[in-house]
Amino acid sequence: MKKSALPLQNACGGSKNQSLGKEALVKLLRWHFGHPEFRGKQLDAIEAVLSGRDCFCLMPTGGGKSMCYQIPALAKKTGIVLVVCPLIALMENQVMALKEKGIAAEYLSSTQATQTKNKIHEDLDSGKPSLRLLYVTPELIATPGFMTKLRKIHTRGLLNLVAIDEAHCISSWGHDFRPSYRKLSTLRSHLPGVPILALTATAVPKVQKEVIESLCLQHPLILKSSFNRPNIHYEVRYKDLLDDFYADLSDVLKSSGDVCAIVYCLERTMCDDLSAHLSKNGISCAAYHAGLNDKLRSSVLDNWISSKIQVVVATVAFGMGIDRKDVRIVCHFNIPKSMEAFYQESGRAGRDQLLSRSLLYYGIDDCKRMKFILSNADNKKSKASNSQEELSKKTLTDFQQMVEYCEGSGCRRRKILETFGEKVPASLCGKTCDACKHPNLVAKYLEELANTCIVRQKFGSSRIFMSSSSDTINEDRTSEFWNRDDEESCSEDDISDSDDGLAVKNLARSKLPKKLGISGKIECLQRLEERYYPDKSSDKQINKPEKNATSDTLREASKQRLQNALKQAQQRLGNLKIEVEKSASFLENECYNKYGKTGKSFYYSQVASTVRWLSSADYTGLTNRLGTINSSLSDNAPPETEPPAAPSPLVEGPTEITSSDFHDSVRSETSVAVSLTEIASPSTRLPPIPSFSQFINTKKTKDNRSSASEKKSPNGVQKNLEKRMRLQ
Ligand SMILES: Nc1ncnc2c1ncn2[C@@H]1O[C@H](COP(=O)(O)OP(=O)(O)OP(=O)(O)O)[C@@H](O)[C@H]1O
Ligand SMILES: [Mg+2]
Repeated sequence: MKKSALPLQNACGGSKNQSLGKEALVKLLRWHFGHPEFRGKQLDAIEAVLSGRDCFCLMPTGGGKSMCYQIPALAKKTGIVLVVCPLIALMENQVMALKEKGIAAEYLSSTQATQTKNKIHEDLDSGKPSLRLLYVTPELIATPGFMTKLRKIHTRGLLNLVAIDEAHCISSWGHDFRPSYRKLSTLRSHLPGVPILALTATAVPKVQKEVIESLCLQHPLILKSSFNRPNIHYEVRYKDLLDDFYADLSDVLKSSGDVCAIVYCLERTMCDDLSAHLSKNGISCAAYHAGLNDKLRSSVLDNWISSKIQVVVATVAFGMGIDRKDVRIVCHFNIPKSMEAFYQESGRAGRDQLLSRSLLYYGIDDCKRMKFILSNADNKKSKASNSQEELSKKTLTDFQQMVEYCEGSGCRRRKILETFGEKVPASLCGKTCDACKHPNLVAKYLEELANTCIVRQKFGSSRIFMSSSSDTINEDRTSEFWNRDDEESCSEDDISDSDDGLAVKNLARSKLPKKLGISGKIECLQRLEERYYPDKSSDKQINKPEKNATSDTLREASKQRLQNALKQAQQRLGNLKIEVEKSASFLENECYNKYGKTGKSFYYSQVASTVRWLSSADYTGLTNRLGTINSSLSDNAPPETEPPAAPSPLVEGPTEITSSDFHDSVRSETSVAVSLTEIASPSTRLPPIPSFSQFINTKKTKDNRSSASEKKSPNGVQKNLEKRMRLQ
């Protein structure tokens, strides 16, 4: 039901507009919007602009920035508030919501019927507009005709405020630069004396400065709220460690109930594919991207807003300004390009302040792909920009922050806030991110991921397109997604996505080598241990294609690596007499005999474990293992002190690694052996590695204990234990 406007004399006892005090403003808020009180710094912003002062307002996503210009529009008896918005969808939504509340609001855009536009212009020209709020695009402001109209309105004293929503779009340092926003810098000189309110959720200090300078704000009141979104729980999952990340997401959504969610993907085809997969699994969802026609897009949006569908699988253009309050999960199925973009997108969760979730699926391939796209985008930008080097550096630094968010073992919330220059105590998170809640588990995943990286980097087993990227990627097609500065060629909708053709191939490729999870690896290795492997046609791992075979070159490299580790062990144990070459061959053979035929990954892991063992093995351990081929070993005197035992990384979880360790190791081209030993802290002393059978038997005993209570199959238990921990 429509509600009439609250007569101002009721709100302020009939006094003049200027004297509207807090009480009157609260009355307006309650009457029109039904909110009991102002939130955060809303009132400060409102009071500032009503007194004629410029204001820069930095509030978190969903903080209620719109209210900072909507209430002033209602607090003046006459005149309008002009609101500049980057998206038509955003204007449409806000205007619709305001009209439903009985507030006279309109927007002007090329998508509107001429008749509607004429009516708005008539009202503006009337000298006594009935409109309270007029939403426009920055492009319209830049047209001489419209500016003349605005000046006329201003001369009549009817322009009360200019509000610039999503003001970070003005800055080329921001994550969402819109060149048309630059044109807003003339507003101050054309409309002197009209207060300007700049609003944003994501401006880092450099962007804040640029916004204030570009808009020529004069002694603005600068309001900054914390970026913290305490109701959002942050989590990262590692695609490379999951059996099937499609199924994983499906499980997450199903186990969360019929909740409202947004899943962000890099490409349109990925949206279609994932949406089809989720639908097949009984999840109510639809894809949304620029490849769909207008009708389909708006029907998806309507269905989602009205809860007919629960999940939208979309490209990043979806959501800016879409105010569905009860989004419980925002999932990034591919890594975003920057922390600012991530903050803005994940911030669409929990606008009702209730508990919500941000879940990011991080994959090494996605990461490389994104780096490629960003570099590619920068190349294009360089054609128009003088400071290409600076910009490229910035883009990649921004992206690196995002990578560190995923690859670091520290608090995720803290990382987000630090990106925006906020220093926060460690206690702030209160275990509302996975890294704080399950630090050991996260550290374990990171170590597994580091190992995967090293193996893939060394042996080029990456699934991504990098090797063929240069001939497949089309610069124009990728840049559409990453840069909104191609506005001349874009529709005003500004719905933009990345390339599709490539994505199809990429997606297909990404699904090919289905990874084994822990239980899968255990099963496979067990079979090997029992010498089942030669002819098992049912074993997926055994039937891996030749490309995964352990080559002679790899074996040679491993031997070399083991030799190095043996030499170090020799030195550590007081120049122990040992036949290094022979011992290295022996150990390498052991690894090969056990795991060589399963493929290089398992073989390589075994070599890595052996190297780790050598880095801490004591005299007795070495004698036991290498005594048969080193008769000289028994002649050596044992060391006086034995290194203390440390928990087995395999069973208890790994040594925590820092993100810089991780990057160094991934970057290192020279020696994987060195990288791996560096990753495990040199001061960490590890016990002898159990044989695989010993490990399996320990694990089986544990699992049997659990299965007695869970009444599930051993494999199910192993898998569920992992999954359950992640879902907590
Ligand atoms: N004082 C208030 N009390 C309660 N709810 C409020 C208040 N002010 C705004 N809201 C609600 O908060 C939600 C978010 O508001 P709004 O869209 O203005 O946020 P925003 O800061 O512009 O977010 P974004 O950065 O995502 O655009 C809306 O549903 C709005 O009705
Ligand atoms: Mg907003």
